[in-house]
Amino acid sequence: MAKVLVSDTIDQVGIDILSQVAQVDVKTGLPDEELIKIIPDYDALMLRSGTRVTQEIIEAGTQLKIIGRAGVGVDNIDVKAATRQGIIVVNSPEGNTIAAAEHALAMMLSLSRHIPAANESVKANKWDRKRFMGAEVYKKTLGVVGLGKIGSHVANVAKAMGMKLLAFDPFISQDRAEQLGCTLVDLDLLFSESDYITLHVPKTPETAHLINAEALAKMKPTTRIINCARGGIIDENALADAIASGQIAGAALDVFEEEPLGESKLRGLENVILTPHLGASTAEAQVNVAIDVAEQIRDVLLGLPARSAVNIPGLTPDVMEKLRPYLQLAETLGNLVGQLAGGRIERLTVRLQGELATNKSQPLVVASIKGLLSQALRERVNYVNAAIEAQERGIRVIETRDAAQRDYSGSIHLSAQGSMGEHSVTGVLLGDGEIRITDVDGFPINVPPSNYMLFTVHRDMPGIIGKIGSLLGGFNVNIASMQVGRKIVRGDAVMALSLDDPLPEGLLSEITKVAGIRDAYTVKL
Ligand SMILES: NC(=O)C1=CN([C@@H]2O[C@H](COP(=O)(O)OP(=O)(O)OC[C@H]3O[C@@H](n4cnc5c(N)ncnc54)[C@H](O)[C@@H]3O)[C@@H](O)[C@H]2O)C=CC1
Ligand SMILES: O=C(O)CCC(=O)C(=O)O
Repeated sequence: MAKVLVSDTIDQVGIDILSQVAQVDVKTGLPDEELIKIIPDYDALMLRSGTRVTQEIIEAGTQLKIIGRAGVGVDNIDVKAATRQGIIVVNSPEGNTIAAAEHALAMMLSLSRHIPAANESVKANKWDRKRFMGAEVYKKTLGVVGLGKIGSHVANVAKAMGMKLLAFDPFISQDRAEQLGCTLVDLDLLFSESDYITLHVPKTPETAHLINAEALAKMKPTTRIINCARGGIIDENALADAIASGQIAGAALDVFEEEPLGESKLRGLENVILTPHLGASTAEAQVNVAIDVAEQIRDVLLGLPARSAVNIPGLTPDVMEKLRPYLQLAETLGNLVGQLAGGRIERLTVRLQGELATNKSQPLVVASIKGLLSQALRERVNYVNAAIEAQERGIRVIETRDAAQRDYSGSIHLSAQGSMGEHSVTGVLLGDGEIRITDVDGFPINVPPSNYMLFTVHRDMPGIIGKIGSLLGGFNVNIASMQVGRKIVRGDAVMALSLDDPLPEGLLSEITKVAGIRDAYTVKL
């Protein structure tokens, strides 16, 4: 039975789903050394933001097939290391959207009305009404940085509260912004005009310290900043200085450069509200993300695709469903052309033809690479790491599309250039889903792939086929089917034989000695 390690607290509903297919061990708060020690036993790891999945942990996880992040941000997982090792990383892109947006809105209102400080004061037996004079958000300007899922919900609610909305998001269309009632502006204008600034971007090299001393200097003394996205988008020291000096009015932070928050000047400031990364901490969100991610882990352990894999772009279950038979075709052709080319491959050209000549067929390119590398890497290569493995081996992959090519409804043509020359193959699917190889090195044939195959390039002349047949018979190799393809009579021809048995040692060199045989290749599919 598969084994799943749950290393942060997740809702029981997720554990119940995983338990349908696996032994589930919940071990939270493990130090790295302990995790590294036990991870080799597990097929899957499920976590929230508490566990940092480092390269070392991933490399120790030799059985790991999937890492599931019960939340949005995967920045606590070394996705690159996981990808290299062929481990699928999944998340829950929408399960906690509302929770995080409502936390940001709660932070905005708490800042405006000094709710945390007023609460503390009453609990300390004080009744100080003057100290907590607030500000209304109605008719104030909210600057939303990042108009994705969470930013959009914040914008919607803020609009209903009568706020004027500015937004900065270089990847969002004018139409979408207008739909949300936001005016798209540049960052400088957003900084200088906003009474409230709320951050909803991922942490990337572009967003790191997006709010720094220079940005803070552009803001109004009444500006309040809310960060429920990621620590490190704000320079915390610069922020503390700007609030202490009255350059801006305050800030509410849920996320920090270092979590848990260590020594920080922010703790001593009255106009600062701090929460311990609670954006996703609602009962509803935790049920959502636990179900979403546990289902994906269960599916992957059952050999099904994951719906929100962050490191297999384009291979969603519906695409997978449509492409499934073609994925097998692409893999088989990749495997075949790799063996025909032999040696070190330098370039793989994948031409998607007919109905397959669309962007949606991109996973077929990955499947071709997977097939090409399968002889060298066996089960180590998969849809996650195929492209990286090819890149690291110096294999240049060229994709082309030819919608005009209309033999069958769709076909895949691969050509591999290697240290021993160039070879090409084309294949199609018949109506019943059967694979047919329809071309080898430009010679038309029509053979199904089989476990053991022999291909020859020879002169089209009487007697050759009989000689090969006798040689195979002499070694007790049974021929299941045989096909010859030629372009012109008595020119060159390709012979494709499906064999019931593998070719015994030494037979291939005997075959190449037959008069008229130019080349012979044995292939195992
Ligand atoms: N505090 C918490 O517990 C939670 C935090 N989060 C964090 O909230 C953030 C937003 O999450 P979602 O809205 O779900 O993500 P999303 O992917 O739907 O939206 C992110 C938006 O940021 C925009 N963006 C990317 N780079 C940008 C840049 N350089 N400048 C401006 N905009 C940029 C994107 O175009 C996108 O529209 C993420 O960092 C996520 O990890 C999410 C859930 C809970
Ligand atoms: O799991 C959590 O509580 C953190 C959620 C979060 O930050 C995210 O989903 O990006």
